[in-house]
Amino acid sequence: MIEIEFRKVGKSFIDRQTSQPRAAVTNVNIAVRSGEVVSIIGPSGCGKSTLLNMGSGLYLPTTGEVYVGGELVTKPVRKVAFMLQKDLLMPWRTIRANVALGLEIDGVSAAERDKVARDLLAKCHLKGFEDHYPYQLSGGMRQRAALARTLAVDPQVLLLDEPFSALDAQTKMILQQDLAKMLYEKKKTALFITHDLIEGIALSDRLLVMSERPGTIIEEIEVNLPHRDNPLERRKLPEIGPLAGRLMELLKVGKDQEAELH
Ligand SMILES: Nc1ncnc2c1ncn2[C@@H]1O[C@H](COP(=O)(O)OP(=O)(O)OP(=O)(O)O)[C@@H](O)[C@H]1O
Repeated sequence: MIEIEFRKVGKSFIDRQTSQPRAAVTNVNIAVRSGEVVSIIGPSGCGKSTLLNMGSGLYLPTTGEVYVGGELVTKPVRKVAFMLQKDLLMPWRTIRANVALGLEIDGVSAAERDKVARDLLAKCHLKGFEDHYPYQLSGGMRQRAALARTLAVDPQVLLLDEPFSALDAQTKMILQQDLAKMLYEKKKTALFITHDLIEGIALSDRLLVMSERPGTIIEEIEVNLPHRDNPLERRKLPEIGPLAGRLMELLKVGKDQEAELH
């Protein structure tokens, strides 16, 4: 089953300088199967976040349609959860209360949401920190708590907008491992934005490469490697190098700098 679908999607915003509509993305076609993890990679400003915002129903397309779970998206979608680079934890709540927030809004009983929050925090390696406040945790621990909060409402679809980009390299690899395991075990569908080519390859079934603004998908690459549930192992495979090379070519990494040097 197709869980997330973009059909000929375009989105324009009013340009501040000209006061005219200007396309951010154009003619985007994406189909993500249930349980699949797909990464979107593209130059800065090509419209990656705009696509996720349309996937969640926060923005509506200017042209084309977006479907989640087979239903046309016309307003914010409940079965979708977002995770961003900023953890957006509420500083006045303990991390247990932060993780339980979505369930509280859904009217789940205090005992049940406490159980879910504690279980998820344990899975995210935060056992013993349940009653700490966000300011008492490191950046990596706060992102773990944000991951637990994202999973607490048991969304079918996760939209992940560079969730680990502010973390140091080693913390990032450990969080990628936790995320990959949970996505795989719970058969979640995810659309993941990253600037980190190896992260995209390590976590995904498929990669979508975008052009510069107005962004459109210029290439689709099946990763076709083992260990989607174990990115630490996948990172060691020899096939990673050529795949990263192909992405660098598509993104013209190094080309501008070369031109500047000559
Ligand atoms: N609400 C908005 N109003 C006006 N312009 C917007 C709005 N949201 C995004 N844009 C513009 O649309 C373009 C695409 O933005 P978007 O944030 O989706 O790109 P991105 O690929 O996620 O960028 P980055 O990789 O730098 O995070 C940018 O030029 C941005 O300025």
